[in-house]
Amino acid sequence: MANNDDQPAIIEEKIVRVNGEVAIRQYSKGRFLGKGGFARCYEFASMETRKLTAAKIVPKASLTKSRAKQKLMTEIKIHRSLHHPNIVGFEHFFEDSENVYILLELCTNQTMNELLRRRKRLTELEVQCYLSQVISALSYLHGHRVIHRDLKLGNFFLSDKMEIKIGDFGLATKLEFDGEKKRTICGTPNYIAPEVLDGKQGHSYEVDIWSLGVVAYTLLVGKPPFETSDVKTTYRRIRMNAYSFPENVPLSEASKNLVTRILVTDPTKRPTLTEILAHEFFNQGNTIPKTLPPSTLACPPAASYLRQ
Ligand SMILES: CC[C@@H]1C(=O)N(C)c2cncnc2N1C1CCCC1
Repeated sequence: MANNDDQPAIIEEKIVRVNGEVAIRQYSKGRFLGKGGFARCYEFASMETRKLTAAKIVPKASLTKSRAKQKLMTEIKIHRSLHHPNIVGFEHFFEDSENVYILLELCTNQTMNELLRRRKRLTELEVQCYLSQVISALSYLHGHRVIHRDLKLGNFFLSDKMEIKIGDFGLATKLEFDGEKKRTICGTPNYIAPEVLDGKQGHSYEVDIWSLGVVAYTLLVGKPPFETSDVKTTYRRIRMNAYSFPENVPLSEASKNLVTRILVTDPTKRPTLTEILAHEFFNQGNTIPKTLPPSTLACPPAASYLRQ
């Protein structure tokens, strides 16, 4: 249902020019895309440019506590500063009396969550291809002192060309100086690193490397390494580093070795992104031509996935 709530189908943005002139920019609200936190998300079309975006509509009523407002402003400040082919494009944001509107790059093939649900698990060549796009985006983020802190399949959006676009910077943080350690993390990140759970020595970029290891395991095996039916048990398994590769899944030694090298409790012992890309897993037999940057390569379409 395109418009299943009481909001109008045309959204107006009031623009006050520097010379005091008032202009109105109109958007037509289309297909309901789903809920994301407090936001209801819709496909938007600019009436002026016809450009399609994915709009996060955040009711101001949900921002009464200053923390929620501050978190949203931080998310916008960080996301709008980022420009990379494997990071969701930040188009525009504005507010009216009721809501804050965040217009983002539309990704018509949902997220890696849905893809994995259909496929059960991916081939090692696909994992190489998708992971190299994530690593390309991560090295851009870390190069700009941004830690995402909530990397998970549900935040890996897929464009119409099946390129990965990392989204949802709701838990991201920007370090002000090299060596800075972050202490608190709010929200419920899915693939939380042990040092965040432990909370003693603070955390940094290595938490994203840990999540990358969890993502790699999940794509190769079909389910997350520490998943249990109860959060407390999952957290205990993370702290104990208690995971294994199921016998019934045929995995190359290289892929198991890569995951094992990344999922280490001590953050200082985890490989850097450069070391990960140099790992045998990315350079074994059926390799993607090194000449092309990963982001220009759409991953080999898996016939079964394309068969809806
Ligand atoms: C707009 C929110 C979110 C998103 O961040 N992007 C980039 C996105 C881009 N394209 C489609 N959907 C997107 N979503 C979905 C909407 C419902 C839950 C997550």
